[in-house]
Amino acid sequence: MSTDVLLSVRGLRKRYGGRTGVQANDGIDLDVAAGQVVGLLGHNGAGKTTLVHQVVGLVKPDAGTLTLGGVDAVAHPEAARRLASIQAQANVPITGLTPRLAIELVGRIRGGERAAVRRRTEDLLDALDLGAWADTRAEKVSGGVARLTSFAMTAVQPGALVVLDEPTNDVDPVRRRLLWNQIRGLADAGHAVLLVTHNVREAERVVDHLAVLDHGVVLASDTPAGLTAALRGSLTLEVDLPHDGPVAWHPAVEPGATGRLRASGVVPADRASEVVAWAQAEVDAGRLERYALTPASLEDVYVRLVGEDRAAEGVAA
Ligand SMILES: Nc1ncnc2c1ncn2[C@@H]1O[C@H](COP(=O)(O)OP(=O)(O)OP(=O)(O)O)[C@@H](O)[C@H]1O
Repeated sequence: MSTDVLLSVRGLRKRYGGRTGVQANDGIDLDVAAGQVVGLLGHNGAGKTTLVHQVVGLVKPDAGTLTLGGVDAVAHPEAARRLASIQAQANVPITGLTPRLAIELVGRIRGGERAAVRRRTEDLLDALDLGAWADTRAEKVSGGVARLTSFAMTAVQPGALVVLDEPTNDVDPVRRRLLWNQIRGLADAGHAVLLVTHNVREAERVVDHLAVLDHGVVLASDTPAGLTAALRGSLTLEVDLPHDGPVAWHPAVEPGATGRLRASGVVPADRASEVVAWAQAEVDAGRLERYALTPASLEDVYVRLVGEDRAAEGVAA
């Protein structure tokens, strides 16, 4: 992996709506190097999209610097845009086109040579298992296929920086795996990738570095291993519930994320056996459907950092 910093963000501030408005970014520092996938994680409204929109010149910062490939991206947003490709949170409408035509069109607009764009389009359609819909009119494709098409439109002729704002939304689990491989592949080919995601579990395997945003501030910024180091010696207990409602945890469990019919908590490794005995008894009594004990995850770290309520807004279970 290269360590050439391609995107450098320092002290970035953006407020919407004047003095009584929202401080969407409140002094953000972030670096993304060529060959790296950097994940941005945070609750709804944490300021992730505001950050990426400033990077690609769609929103003007109030203060701070953005340097992209040596270019001052605040003073020269058009130059920065040429260096970056973005998959926005909302898909670009491609009504009247097919996925194949839309991908090829963007590749050509971004300066790709016809035969190379065709080849790359074909490769992306194959790699994302989109062949069956490649020539279907866009109005008839599903949300997941539209999302993958929008990723392929970004990846067909990628800039030095590739910005992906929640690329896995609406995508089925099998194709999400294919998509993660392609995202990793972009970095391995030397692009710098800035990825906004709520899918911390899946992102953990792909990102090199992760920044956790909370109310416009970077709460933590480290490698996944660095972030999870704080929970070394801990295990995650995941339980499925037969009904909605709180879990009466064993006292050794520190409660974590709670979703519909699912909850998790953190267990000190030296108390694992008594917690397993408790969980098994709960299953036998019908109060839990199932349980699993695994090494502590990045998701647990995230919940600890931002608090359970906000984590529940931001993380895909
Ligand atoms: N154009 C705008 N005008 C006013 N307020 C805005 C605007 N865009 C975003 N905001 C506000 O700024 C804050 C940060 O929003 P932003 O979209 O950057 O968050 P986010 O982390 O991307 O959230 P999500 O995960 O829900 O997409 C929120 O409080 C949001 O309501």
